[in-house]
Amino acid sequence: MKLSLGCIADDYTGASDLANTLTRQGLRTVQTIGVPPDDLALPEVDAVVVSLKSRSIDAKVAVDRSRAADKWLRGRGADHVLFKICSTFDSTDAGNIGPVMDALRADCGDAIVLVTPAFPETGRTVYQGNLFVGAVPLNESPLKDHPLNPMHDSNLVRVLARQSRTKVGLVDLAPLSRGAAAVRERLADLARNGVGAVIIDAVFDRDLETIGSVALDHRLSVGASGIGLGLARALIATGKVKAADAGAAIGAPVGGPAACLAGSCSQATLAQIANAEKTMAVLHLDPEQIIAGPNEARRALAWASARITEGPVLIASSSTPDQVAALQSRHGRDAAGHAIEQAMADVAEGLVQSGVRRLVVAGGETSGAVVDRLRIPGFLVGEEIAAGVPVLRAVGTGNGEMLLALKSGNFGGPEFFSDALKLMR
Ligand SMILES: Nc1ncnc2c1ncn2[C@@H]1O[C@H](COP(=O)(O)OP(=O)(O)O)[C@@H](O)[C@H]1O
Ligand SMILES: O=C(O)[C@@H](O)C(=O)COP(=O)(O)O
Repeated sequence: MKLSLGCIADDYTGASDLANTLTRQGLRTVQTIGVPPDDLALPEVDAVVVSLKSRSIDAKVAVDRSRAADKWLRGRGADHVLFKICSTFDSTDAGNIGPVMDALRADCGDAIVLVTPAFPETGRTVYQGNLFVGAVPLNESPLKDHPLNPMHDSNLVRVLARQSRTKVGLVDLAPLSRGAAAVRERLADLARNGVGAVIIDAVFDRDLETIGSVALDHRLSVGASGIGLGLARALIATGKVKAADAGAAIGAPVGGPAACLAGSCSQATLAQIANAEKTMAVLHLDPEQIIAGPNEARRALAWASARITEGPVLIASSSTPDQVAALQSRHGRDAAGHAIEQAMADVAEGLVQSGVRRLVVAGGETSGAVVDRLRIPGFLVGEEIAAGVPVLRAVGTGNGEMLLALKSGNFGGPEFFSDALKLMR
């Protein structure tokens, strides 16, 4: 297998979002959890998305894991590697976007790296280096209240400069609107002036197509699903990849009991949980009790086992920003987040042991904890439930067929949970 594109995603929902985009564009793609072991049977593919849980960990560990993934991908022939970050640039001044980018750039020897989290299909656009979420700048969006990576600055040149050792520049819409040659000229100027990374504006998919074709001149790019779309279209346009059928089947229905878990506290997820109350049994966990010990997860499993044969259930730890802030002030941000993620993983493990084979998880870190606990080594990408969220079929589990959906907190329409279960048959 010679890969046309290698991808390293900093969380699991982000990885399935990117795998979904590449698949829809016609690249045969698999998502692996971590660097795959040599004995994992992978189908013939154009792209592999290696999922890491490296967004909110110590920067040095994130760098080491990303470099290992990069080495594996390049060892399978990938000339270009995309480091997939969140479309809302989730990070802190300590990283991890800048440190990982710096390390991967040093390893591949690129003079300059293109960086853009733009993903217009989900309302993420970048103008003059400022990231917009829908109609508002990042720092006014619900991301200002994210439990782990609150985003308070929408100017990404500044945000990246605080995390990176290299000089960060901007390629704005003006050269982009003149086409690939103008972007190349601007990049060459900036590189001559010692700039090692640029935030590049993008408002429409056509901007991402230009970016994708320029990015293929380089060995590394950094961004969200939008740049994935640009790279995929450029690979097909240049004939490096022959477009595959985006709707290829991923296997027979699995049936059986279905459950949803929500650890995301995003505004979108909170609204989706409220809507789910109309169509399924919903249990709201008490976060304080979760931190106190294992009884809350046990309570959830007992509650679910009494209902699961009658229809899908939803178990949520999610709270409003005020409640999240209060809990964090009592227990610390990382300790609270970690305890809740592990409790969700306990619940997922118990549900699967009791026969659940269709599982929807809301939240990137939450999905990471759940998928790790279930020891799933990889996924095939199926139908799209909502922009950025596909149905996934677990591969290499050895304990039966299973379908999952890993939803980024901010993605999906108001009826996301029932929309997902309709497609997860
Ligand atoms: N009630 C709560 N209070 C505080 N933190 C919470 C609560 N519920 C979940 N969390 C934590 O918030 C974080 C949510 O992050 P994540 O799962 O990535 O969601 P998103 O996709 O919205 O970013 C996780 O670490 C999770 O454990
Ligand atoms: O790019 C995106 O917005 C998503 O793919 C993503 O990374 C989401 O992260 P979470 O919100 O933590 O799920």
